[in-house]
Amino acid sequence: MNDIFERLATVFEERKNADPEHSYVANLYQAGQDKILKKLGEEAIETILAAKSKQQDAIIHETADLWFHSLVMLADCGLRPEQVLKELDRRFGLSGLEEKANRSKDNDDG
Ligand SMILES: N=c1c2ncn([C@@H]3O[C@H](COP(=O)(O)OP(=O)(O)OP(=O)(O)O)[C@@H](O)[C@H]3O)c2ncn1[C@@H]1O[C@H](COP(=O)(O)O)[C@@H](O)[C@H]1O
Repeated sequence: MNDIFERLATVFEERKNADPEHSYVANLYQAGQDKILKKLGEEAIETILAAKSKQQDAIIHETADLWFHSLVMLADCGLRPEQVLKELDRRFGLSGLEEKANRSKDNDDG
């Protein structure tokens, strides 16, 4: 199950040469980055509304839509999901509060 991002990313690469009439992803590519980003924003809002509704099924559904459109955005930008997963892996164990404190210190130094 965990390789679903990779499998989707591979399909999304193939869709760069697909017919937009037969593929939603190819259709998004053809519509352009602004359309992809608009969908991403809409899905983010729908995910927030689902979370506020506290309906578990809706939260799962909307988060899947959000992740799906995030992956399309990455593919459109020429990035692979493993690059984002690698960054999360790098951050693993580093407290967000600690990272923020270091950031403020770096800014003060600079
Ligand atoms: N996981 C998904 C997936 N999740 C959501 N969606 C589509 O994303 C769209 C979500 O948009 P909305 O809910 O806003 O629905 P809408 O009102 O129809 O959208 P708009 O008219 O506003 O564009 C719907 O059309 C969904 O069908 C997805 N479409 C495709 N995939 C995966 O991507 C693969 C490639 O898809 P195609 O390129 O279409 O073959 C598929 O095999 C799937 O694995």
